[in-house]
Amino acid sequence: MPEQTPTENSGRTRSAAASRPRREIVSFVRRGRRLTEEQTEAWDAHHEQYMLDVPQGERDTLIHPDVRLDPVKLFGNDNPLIIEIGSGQGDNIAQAAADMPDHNFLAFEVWGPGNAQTVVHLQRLGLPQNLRILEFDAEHSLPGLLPESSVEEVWIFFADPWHKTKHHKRRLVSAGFLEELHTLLKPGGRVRTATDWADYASHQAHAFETVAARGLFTNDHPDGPRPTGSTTDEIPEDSPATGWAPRFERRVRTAFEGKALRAGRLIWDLSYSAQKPAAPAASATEDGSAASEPTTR
Ligand SMILES: C[S@@+](CC[C@H](N)C(=O)[O-])C[C@H]1O[C@@H](n2cnc3c(N)ncnc32)[C@H](O)[C@@H]1O
Repeated sequence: MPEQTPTENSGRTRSAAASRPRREIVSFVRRGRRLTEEQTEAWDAHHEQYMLDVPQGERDTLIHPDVRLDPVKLFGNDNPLIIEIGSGQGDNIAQAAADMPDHNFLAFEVWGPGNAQTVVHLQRLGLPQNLRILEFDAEHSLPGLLPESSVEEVWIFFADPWHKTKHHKRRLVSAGFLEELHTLLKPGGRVRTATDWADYASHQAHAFETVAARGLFTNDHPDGPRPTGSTTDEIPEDSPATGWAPRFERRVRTAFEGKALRAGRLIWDLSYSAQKPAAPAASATEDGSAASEPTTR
């Protein structure tokens, strides 16, 4: 049984979240871990500082359902917390961590070499201290992991599109997952997404509108026009004419975006804010000390 890391002010337990019916679709398995020389060197020197060592659940991509993280203990301060899901090679989150030392960052990425490349970026950026990486499936590990109303923003950029209709159920951005994120977000906290696939963009917009209709989120750019330009991608008939966000200024142009633009596809951004009554501040240690659990590895 893993040691637990309690969240002092959250009545919600991880097991409560885990007991909710949830899709048990496994959208990936761990892939091979071949690293370049540069990645190996950076990894060996710095991974213990950045990779969070938490007990695994029933699969090696899942965090054990009893684990709970207290961001205040984890980072030793109560700075706003930004989470990136599917951080890839870390271009966005490493740069943001270096540029925003008054924020904390948590990266979820199941792809080991991507995390090694993130460590390379962090090394190049002077080893910022305000970022941790979880090499786990965020969809199934994040709900209940953190205290309610403890997260400032969640970023999901260029999530795997899963083109085939029979695979759409594997898509990360769904109304159900947005509902889980709503629980974690502070009042007014944001979810930002971007994708280069018009069909997935439309799917994401409808997922957001579903949770907005339940009063959970509001669109930050209700009048925002569709991205402009000619495209090789077919825009679905149900693609909303408005509601699109301008390009998020902190979004770094990653390899995925570059490839999409070269292929003649448009980039579709969305930004929605969580609607909820103001909650008391996220948990703080009584004596202000930083906790040592979970450990980095
Ligand atoms: C298309 S890549 C985009 C990477 C990065 N956001 C970018 O813009 O360059 C999507 C990434 O999400 C990761 N991913 C997919 N589902 C995930 C999940 N449930 N939890 C954590 N990472 C996930 C994949 O391993 C992959 O690296």
